[in-house]
Amino acid sequence: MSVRPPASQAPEASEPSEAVHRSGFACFVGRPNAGKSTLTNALVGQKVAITSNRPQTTRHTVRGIVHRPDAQLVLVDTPGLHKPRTLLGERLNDVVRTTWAEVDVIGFCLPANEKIGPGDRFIAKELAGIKKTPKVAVVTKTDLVDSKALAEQLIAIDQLGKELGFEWAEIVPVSAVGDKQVQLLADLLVPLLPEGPTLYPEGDLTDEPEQVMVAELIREAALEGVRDELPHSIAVVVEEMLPREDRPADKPLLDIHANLFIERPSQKGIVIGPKGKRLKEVGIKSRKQIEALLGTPVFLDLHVKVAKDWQRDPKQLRRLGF
Ligand SMILES: Nc1nc2c(ncn2[C@@H]2O[C@H](COP(=O)(O)OP(=O)(O)OP(=O)(O)O)[C@@H](O)[C@H]2O)c(=O)[nH]1
Repeated sequence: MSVRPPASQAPEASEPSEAVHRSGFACFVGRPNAGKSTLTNALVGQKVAITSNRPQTTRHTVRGIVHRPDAQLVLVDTPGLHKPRTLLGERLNDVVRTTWAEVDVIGFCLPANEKIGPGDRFIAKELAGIKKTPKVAVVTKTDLVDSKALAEQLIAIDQLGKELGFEWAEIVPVSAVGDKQVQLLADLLVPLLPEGPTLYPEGDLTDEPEQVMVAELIREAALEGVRDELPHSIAVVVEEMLPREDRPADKPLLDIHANLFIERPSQKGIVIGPKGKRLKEVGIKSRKQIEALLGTPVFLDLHVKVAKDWQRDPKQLRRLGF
């Protein structure tokens, strides 16, 4: 994945009389559940990344774009870095490292309400190896702690940087849910971006292809239905998105055909549920979200298919978009 614009869009020298405009890329890293997706959404002001109270749901790199008069900040949301157990795990880690080396600033998210643990240290050590990119520590979920606990966390994070031999460019406490200091975080990230023109048209919130966003919404809804039974065994591929023909102009309908892949036939019953009840709920829930995202009524045709052991099979992974 390349997060750099083509050379033809490279920043030009700005006129000395003009106010400086900056543009560039930031990514949030951190343990699963650290609050990266919620923060991305809060900064962009709309649901673009997929949030969930279950770990490891952000599989695709979703970009949110923050438009400001003085800057354009493109947020790249990566999956969590973790000990790879499968081929998919290894590929995800490669995607994460490549992204880190390419962005202009990295935001390391640490929840205010959890002590710094081995998982945080693992990521921080990896960050220490990426010398050139400025690193901002973002203390998330500050609404869950009192000021004493927050102060202790700030000191611990400062210490962590020192131990690993680097200085944080900033340490910023935020609450995405409580809308506290989210704006300040944007204000602190912007000066770390290079001078440059806007990279994306005004109004674009993300350049993730619509089909990928739609697939993520379906996958998120499908995971809601099955709790802990199949956390990582679901992949969704949108096969087709086409406006229904012969509809009056004021009553459009978008036909979406999507396949929900599981790894084993035994998982089919869990996803579909008794008399198809679960799958129906997944369809209803995701359709509502897709309609909100695309701004048009949708007919969603959802099928469950078995792709045997897809996480371990390179050919299947490619087909499923990894
Ligand atoms: N109270 C509180 N909860 C938050 C805040 N930010 C995120 N959360 C919750 O923390 C959980 C995880 O948030 P996510 O944004 O999905 O975390 P993530 O780091 O993107 O997680 P992965 O996609 O698993 O890597 C969700 O239940 C959020 O609602 C916050 O500012 N305050």
